Amino acid sequence: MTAEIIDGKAFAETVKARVGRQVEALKKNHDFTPGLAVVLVGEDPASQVYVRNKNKSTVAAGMKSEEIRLADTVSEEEVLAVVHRLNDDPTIHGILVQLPLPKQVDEMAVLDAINPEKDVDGFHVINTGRQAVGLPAMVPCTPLGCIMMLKDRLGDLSGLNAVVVGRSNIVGKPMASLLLAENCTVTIAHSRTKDLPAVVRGADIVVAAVGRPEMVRGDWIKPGATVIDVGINRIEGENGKTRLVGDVAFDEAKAVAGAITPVPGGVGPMTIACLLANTVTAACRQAGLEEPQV
Ligand SMILES: Nc1nc(=O)c2c([nH]1)NC[C@@H]1CN(c3ccc(C(=O)N[C@@H](CCC(=O)O)C(=O)O)cc3)C=[N+]21
Ligand SMILES: [Mg+2]
Repeated sequence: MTAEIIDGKAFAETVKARVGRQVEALKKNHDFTPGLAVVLVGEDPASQVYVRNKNKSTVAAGMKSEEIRLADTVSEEEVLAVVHRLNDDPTIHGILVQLPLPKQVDEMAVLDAINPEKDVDGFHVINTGRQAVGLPAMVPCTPLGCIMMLKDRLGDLSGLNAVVVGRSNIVGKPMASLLLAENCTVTIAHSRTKDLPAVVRGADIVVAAVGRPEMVRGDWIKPGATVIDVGINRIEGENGKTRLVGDVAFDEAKAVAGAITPVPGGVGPMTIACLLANTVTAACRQAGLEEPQV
């Protein structure tokens, strides 16, 4: 048996096209343009690629895009001043501060300063709490993209055993909370979990989000399971060139799973598509408009 490859890149294109049509309708019917601001601190090349992709996709969807670049020596006060300025800018409906931030800047303080209505990352504790209790919230983009791929593949997720490997605030915890809201039986595994392979073997759905290259092995996967690989790790290949791998040993897992997301071309593109979708959602809520169903 060999798994179906879940084409996150193609799925993301359909999501982005839908967002583009919604933006067009908002412009035409309400003379209203959603705007997204991305704040990037420092010169990390991987972050720059990602921010450039976001900027390109935002413009392609017809939205306003503002990119703010700050030196990695920036003070916390300067970052907070930028956030406050964006909070007060009526043409900006979504604010994303790229993480991680340099050590002199308190990430929690910065996330806390973002107006929760403009928090398109869904990282503010107000949104975390609202999502957890079932109130309307901004939902983190990577977990949202994972849920969309899972529902597309499996339909109703009710009653399925889901194992999330990793407990970060930005992926593992919100992922588990979204799976619970879909009525999965959810296990969060992490570095202290006893017999991780045995825990993963019980899963109908495996979400790997640990940041360790190819850690989840093929013989951990229950035959037919759906595997979502959130990891994006740059490793040294045989030829000395770097290559991208996930947190799952792809070739091994593919031989056992029912479906699996590739890296690249899986979760990453869906994250960007969900960021655009969240920006339209946030903009409509702020303007008191219903999200166009197009
Ligand atoms: N506040 C904040 N929000 C984030 O959502 C956030 C962040 N900070 N910091 C960094 C991580 C990383 N991240 C990625 C999203 C898409 C791809 C992506 O599109 N990857 C492509 C291409 C990868 C490549 O070629 O480098 C793929 O997987 O196919 C990668 C990485 C969002 N993050
Ligand atoms: Mg961990």
